[in-house]
Amino acid sequence: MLDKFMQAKAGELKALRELKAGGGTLEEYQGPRPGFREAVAGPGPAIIAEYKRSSPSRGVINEELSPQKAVQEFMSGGAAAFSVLTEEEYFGGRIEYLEEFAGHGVPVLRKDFIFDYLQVEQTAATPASALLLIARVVKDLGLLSDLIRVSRIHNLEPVVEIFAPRELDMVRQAGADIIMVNNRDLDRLTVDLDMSRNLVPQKKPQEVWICASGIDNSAQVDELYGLGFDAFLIGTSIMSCDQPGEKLKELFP
Ligand SMILES: O=P(O)(O)OC[C@@H](O)[C@@H](O)c1c[nH]c2ccccc12
Repeated sequence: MLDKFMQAKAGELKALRELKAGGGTLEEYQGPRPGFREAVAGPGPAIIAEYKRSSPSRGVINEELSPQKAVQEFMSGGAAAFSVLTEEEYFGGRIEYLEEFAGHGVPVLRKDFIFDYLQVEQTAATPASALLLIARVVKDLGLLSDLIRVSRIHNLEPVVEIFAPRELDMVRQAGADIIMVNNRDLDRLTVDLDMSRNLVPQKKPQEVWICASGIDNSAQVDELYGLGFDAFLIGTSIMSCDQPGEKLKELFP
């Protein structure tokens, strides 16, 4: 599955390269980017509410909920940050959604498959505060370090996703300080919260850790917050119900 996700970015990357080669530029967004790390670092468990219209494991989740309505719902549910899927083919996302979620004083994380500097520049042209880098996608330590550095130069906070214990060392060496543990195997799409349970004892005090995928009840949040996670990223369980705000209140009473 991972290869397919990366292949799906080929067209967009080609267009970005052509734009650059033709002397075109990506104008950097100059407006405010509310701090992502600051918003999710606590106190208390922070909610990162995700706008995900479809997914490869579920197919269409919700195409009725508009970005505007989602903003209202997520804010009423107490979201500290928004995560917005911009990947088009498998997740029904659009890069334009970032603009719709920005401007509410809540930081926005761009969720996509990013492995090239041009995609970082492309993100810098949007009002996103943060962008996702996935260890399994970037793989190379040198490249990951550079993408982290370039993101910061553009005032974007890199959130680095890990899925296996051995990836933790690599992302730390690359300079990551916001670490997301994905409970979903991006290749097979199976979810196992043990991934989070097993990794979190290694968290260092200066790091912010986010637990992502498969969270749909408050007992899970309680347990994993107790184990040390700072924030929880919730997508499917809020997107698949009529009132995401109410669902968030249930998850974070
Ligand atoms: O819908 P869930 O089970 O709440 O999971 C959300 C989130 O973890 C998931 O969307 C995600 C985590 N990492 C990613 C990387 C790419 C695409 C999507 C993701």
